Amino acid sequence: MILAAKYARENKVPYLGICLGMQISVIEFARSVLDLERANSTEFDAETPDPFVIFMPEGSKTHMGSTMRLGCRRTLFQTPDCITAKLYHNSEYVDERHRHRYEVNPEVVGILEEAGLKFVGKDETGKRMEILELPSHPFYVGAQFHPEFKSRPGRPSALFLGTDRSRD
Ligand SMILES: NC(=O)CC[C@H](N)C(=O)O
Repeated sequence: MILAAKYARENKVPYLGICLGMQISVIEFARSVLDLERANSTEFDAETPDPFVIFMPEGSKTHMGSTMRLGCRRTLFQTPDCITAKLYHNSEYVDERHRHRYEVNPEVVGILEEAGLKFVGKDETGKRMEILELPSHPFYVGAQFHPEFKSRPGRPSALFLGTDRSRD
């Protein structure tokens, strides 16, 4: 997955990373662009010196079932000037469903953004990263939520339509 994200990023191939796919794109960016070889998620390396993806602080490792962040949550677009806000009909927010325990470490958002990876969607607290984009790339998008949960055959998610159309 890391190599796929790297290939897509470097070769300007459309990329839509969902949930773990978004987390992977953050790890890949940290390793390749920030040169932090051991950057990782604590899900995969509890000892990583550079934890770019971490267990959500309010979660409990001993009660897995009830600690997952599940269901519909609001994502607020941080700017109207991004691919995903436009795909979601220039809305100021989008409500999508979630299913995860790990998240982008809020403490590393600053260095990622300085290096060009932008978090264009956040939750209502501003601490949880929901959507990322790479403005220097024609279509490189990560979503912490699962657009497939509300997507239907006759009414596909804006993110799937956008990924498809980005190849034209
Ligand atoms: N649904 C997923 O892709 C889960 C990703 C990751 N394992 C998490 O819990 O955050």
